[in-house]
Amino acid sequence: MAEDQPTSSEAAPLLGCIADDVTGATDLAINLVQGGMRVVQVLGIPTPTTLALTQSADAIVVALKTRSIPKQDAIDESLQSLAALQAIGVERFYFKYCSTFDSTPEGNIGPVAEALMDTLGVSQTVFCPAFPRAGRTVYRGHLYVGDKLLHESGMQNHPLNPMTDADLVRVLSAQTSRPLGLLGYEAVSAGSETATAALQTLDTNGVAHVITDACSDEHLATLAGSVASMPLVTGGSGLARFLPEVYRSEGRLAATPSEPELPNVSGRSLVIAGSCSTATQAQVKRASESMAVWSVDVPALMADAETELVRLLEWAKTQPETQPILVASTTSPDKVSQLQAEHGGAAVAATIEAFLGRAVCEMTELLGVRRLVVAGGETSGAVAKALDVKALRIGPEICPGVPWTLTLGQEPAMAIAFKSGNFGDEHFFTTALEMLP
Ligand SMILES: Nc1ncnc2c1ncn2[C@@H]1O[C@H](COP(=O)(O)OP(=O)(O)O)[C@@H](O)[C@H]1O
Ligand SMILES: O=C(O)[C@@H](O)C(=O)COP(=O)(O)O
Repeated sequence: MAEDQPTSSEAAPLLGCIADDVTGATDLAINLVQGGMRVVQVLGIPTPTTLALTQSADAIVVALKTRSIPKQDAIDESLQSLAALQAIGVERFYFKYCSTFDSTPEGNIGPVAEALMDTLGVSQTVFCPAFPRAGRTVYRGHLYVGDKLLHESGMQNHPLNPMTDADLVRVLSAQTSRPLGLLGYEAVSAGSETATAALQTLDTNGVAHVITDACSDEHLATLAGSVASMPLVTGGSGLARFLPEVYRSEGRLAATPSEPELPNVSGRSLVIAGSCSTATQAQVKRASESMAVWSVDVPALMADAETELVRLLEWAKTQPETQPILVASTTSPDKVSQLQAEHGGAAVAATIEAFLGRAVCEMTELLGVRRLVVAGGETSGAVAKALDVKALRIGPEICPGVPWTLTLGQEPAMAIAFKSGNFGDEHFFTTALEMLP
């Protein structure tokens, strides 16, 4: 056994989670922490080195970057993560995707869920993206963001996975091969016993994939009671908030641990925004009033990334040490469309992600950046990879679904807030930085 491998005398974590992006993983992790679990997030397919950082955790959250990659790669990475978690004795699993069901007709939500089901030998799982605290609700199988249906919420303009249909039964049907059904509002409102019976009837009728209505935390608590014993649950982070309570009532989870601590690190503050989502656009605009801002010139970057990096670093060196720096590629949907038409969507995304990842590494070295906020899921994945982040301890929540975290297993440690593009109010960046001691 490798020296840093967990010892077999430790109890296996109760829950193993596989998240399709980094911000989704931290969102899931903070919800489990709020439910009363000890949680460690690991970045990438678990290895003996990263698993060694998860000792005493009740839940391990694996952050992948599989949301927008080819379907087979997403399946392979998810199955490898599942195998690594099974190898340390985990028996219950949670597949986390976006509360706005970010996917395309090819996947990757449906295909990954089916592959996990096959490996675990389960006939049925639920799909529950609802996260009412962040405004995501599901009614009669239709996903709402606040008062808007998904396809009118701004998500129809997403650079990588535009969501143009709010009917989740239709969206998931296109991605899956097995019978699909809905656990409707009436059954969920009636309580766990009725919801459990309805799931059993659907299972008897051969329904493998069940979209669940949920409009409130009360509905999620009901659902948690019905699905906690399933070997595989899939969803956003909202449902996960209520699983620990069920585990506790089953006697599987000990008393609530102490409150999560804020990371205490000193150094420069940097905000990276690679999301073009509605919330991030407002946050960048607002932060421009109090931060030193570098707007990435994407056409110039596409032509010559090296020169743009040098220009950025030269500028950054001249900024006052006390002021946070904001580097943003955030732009409007029409500009995104123009750039994508000229260069291709994948090439633009890859170039910007690589640039922002390198920029963070260089600025960490050059300026001593130790406090970092990153807006955007794919962007966070790129930045985490560039910084070689291995694992994160979860700190307190900044806004629903976004905690401060502290890097584990690397020196110097960094405080990082990985923020979903669409989460947080317009003051998010300053609120986050002002929370730190
Ligand atoms: N100006 C831009 N033009 C085109 N694509 C962009 C621009 N800025 C960022 N992107 C790309 O858009 C994607 C945004 O995705 P992501 O970071 O996951 O944000 P979100 O959390 O809003 O989904 C990334 O791949 C990013 O590189
Ligand atoms: O469930 C959610 O909305 C988030 O946890 C999430 O997945 C974030 O994805 P991005 O919007 O791509 O950051």
